[in-house]
Amino acid sequence: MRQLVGLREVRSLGGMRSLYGIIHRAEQLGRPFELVELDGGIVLGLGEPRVAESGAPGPRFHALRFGESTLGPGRWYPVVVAADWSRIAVVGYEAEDGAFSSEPAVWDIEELAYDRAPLVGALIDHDLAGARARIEAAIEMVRQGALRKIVVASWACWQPSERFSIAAAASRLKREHPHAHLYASPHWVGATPELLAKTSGSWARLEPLAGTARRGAQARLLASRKDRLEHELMVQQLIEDLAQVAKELKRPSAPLLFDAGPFVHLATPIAATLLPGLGYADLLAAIVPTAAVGGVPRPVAADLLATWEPWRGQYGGAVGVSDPSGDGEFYLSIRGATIDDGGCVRVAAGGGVVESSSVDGELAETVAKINAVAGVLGAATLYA
Ligand SMILES: C=C(O[C@@H]1C=C(C(=O)O)C=C[C@H]1O)C(=O)O
Repeated sequence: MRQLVGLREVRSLGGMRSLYGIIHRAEQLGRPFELVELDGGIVLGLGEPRVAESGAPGPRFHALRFGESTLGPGRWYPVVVAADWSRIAVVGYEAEDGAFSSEPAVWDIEELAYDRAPLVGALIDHDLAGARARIEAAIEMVRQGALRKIVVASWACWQPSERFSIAAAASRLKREHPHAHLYASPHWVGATPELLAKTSGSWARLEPLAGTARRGAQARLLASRKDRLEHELMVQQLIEDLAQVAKELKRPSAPLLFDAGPFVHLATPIAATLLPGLGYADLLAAIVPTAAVGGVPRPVAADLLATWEPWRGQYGGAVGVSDPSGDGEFYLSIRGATIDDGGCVRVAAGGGVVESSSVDGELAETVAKINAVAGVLGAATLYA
């Protein structure tokens, strides 16, 4: 996918260009845009989504909401940008009159990256009492055997400050969480650590995460029975799902530690070979929602979450890109913020509840994850 525009072409445009400038310019023009970072490179689409025309070149950007497991008809963007984080080039874009231009275009508004004024102000509302009640109910249900794991989530929302823009939020999230995968749309921005699924021909890779500790507590995480259990339940579910669409599964026998900025997670990378004729869409349909954001058994958890947390929307869904050759790369849309119609900047996060969970521990994990995003935007620390 990165070969869409090779670094050679990017270099040939010369000069250091600002990604933030390009996003900012898109915002000034009032143009919708979507941005997905792939493997350290960036592919950015500008302009109105278009329904695919046969043979139309370019990547296809997708965003699935929580609970959606199949890709829609797909949306095509006439504009492609490719870059690494220090270099960026627009190789084609939709001009203001709607015409498509293949002239390179660049905008350079560096200050967005350095401005540290808070992007959000007062806390408007939060759902921590609701989350506490749901975690209590979830623990009880798990203990009674109704389900084995469920990821209970919560949210808090802040007033945007005058400085707030998706571009500014994206630039700060990227700076504070440099190894995460950045995604953005006009109402949604985040930096996720989690690769959901990536395919290249019949080759597939998943990097599921479950089990969380603060940075520095690696040894405690590896030794935590609760985290090991919630991780293993997720992996087992994935292995069952993958049996429908893939073969030759390879995975480490024990979870690895995954550095996710302020957190460390347990990770089990899985490689597999897709069954003949299947692609990323079949893979996604088989695994979504994973038990990183859903639960085990999936249908029981999904039904509960649809009732308990109807607000999830983009949180816990997927974001990614497919290319014309049929390969796809999708990330779990967590560690982000959505902007409500009312203007509130909402940050959601969750954690896996299993039999040995404690209410305080789960709530603290959720609040720490919310703070990790909201803090980057300049919010005061939220307490569980
Ligand atoms: C659900 C979230 O994160 C997921 C849940 C984790 C857990 O329960 O330990 C860890 C990583 C993510 O897969 C979130 O960040 O909101």
